[in-house]
Amino acid sequence: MTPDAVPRIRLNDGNSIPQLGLGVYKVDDDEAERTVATALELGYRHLDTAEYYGNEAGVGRALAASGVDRDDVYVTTKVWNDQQGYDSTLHSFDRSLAKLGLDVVDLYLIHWPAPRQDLYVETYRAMERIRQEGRARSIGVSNFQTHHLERLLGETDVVPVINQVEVQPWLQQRELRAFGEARHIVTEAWSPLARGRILEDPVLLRIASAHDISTAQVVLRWHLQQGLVVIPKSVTPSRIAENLDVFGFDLTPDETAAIDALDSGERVGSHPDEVG
Ligand SMILES: NC(=O)C1=CN([C@@H]2O[C@H](COP(=O)(O)OP(=O)(O)OC[C@H]3O[C@@H](n4cnc5c(N)ncnc54)[C@H](OP(=O)(O)O)[C@@H]3O)[C@@H](O)[C@H]2O)C=CC1
Ligand SMILES: O=C(O)C(=O)[C@@H](O)[C@H](O)C(=O)CO
Repeated sequence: MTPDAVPRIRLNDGNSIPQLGLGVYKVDDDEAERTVATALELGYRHLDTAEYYGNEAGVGRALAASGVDRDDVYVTTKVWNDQQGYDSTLHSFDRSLAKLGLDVVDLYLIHWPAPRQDLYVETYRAMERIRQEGRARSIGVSNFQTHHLERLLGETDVVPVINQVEVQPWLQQRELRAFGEARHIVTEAWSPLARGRILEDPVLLRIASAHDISTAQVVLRWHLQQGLVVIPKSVTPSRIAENLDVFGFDLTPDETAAIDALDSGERVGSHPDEVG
């Protein structure tokens, strides 16, 4: 798969993001180094990490050793909940850059709104400064619900480019996605494969069989056809390859409708009101 097979999605600040990337949550530093090396070799050009994942150094080492031009790889990291606040976000960002071995990240996100701390507005103010300084090309948020976004938009200057939230066929987040779309905020789907738990679903098995592909590929194609950005995680080389090989077929309208009908509201991750 050549890297240019992955479409880029235009962001509200004029930058763009490859629509599919590699997630590395729950991957330790050394395994992240091996996994990212494999992914870059296979043609991935978008990596999603976070200070919380404890693997920014491994991601950075793989990137540096890959021979791929830094500017050809889209790198996202995130500020963790216990680092929210203006000054601590600036320090946390410095640490992330140092661990990644980079001068600039493509996207810096608030990991969770952590509403009980009530610090996400000042955290975002620090991120506006980081962007102004040219050390993050774009800034955005993760796990924000509409009321968090409304407050942020009312009290800060830079519209987030992305809201990275759980989206998978059981939790389709239609209202939140429409809210973002109306404000030019792209939705990025975390746990797009529902952490692997959805892959034996009979509807997906039937569609996979019709196309002679895997259920993971069906689910990823479903995300992509709706304009979502996706960051599936795998440490298994054959799956890393398979997850990228989702640009040579289309789901039919009936197949898409059958997956749309799986929306039950069931989360595989935490609810934003309960974290932080
Ligand atoms: N902002 C946030 O709060 C959050 C962000 N994220 C981001 O989203 C990324 C993806 O989400 P994540 O929770 O990791 O879950 P995913 O939905 O990406 O699922 C990952 C699981 O699916 C398995 N898997 C991957 N590909 C295949 C395949 N082709 N066939 C069968 N099984 C497969 C993996 O196994 P194996 O690795 O063993 O191959 C792993 O167990 C994270 O890694 C992280 O970067 C995730 C959660 C929260
Ligand atoms: O969703 C959960 O319950 C998790 O453990 C993860 O989402 C984790 O908190 C995280 O933020 C990973 O990015």
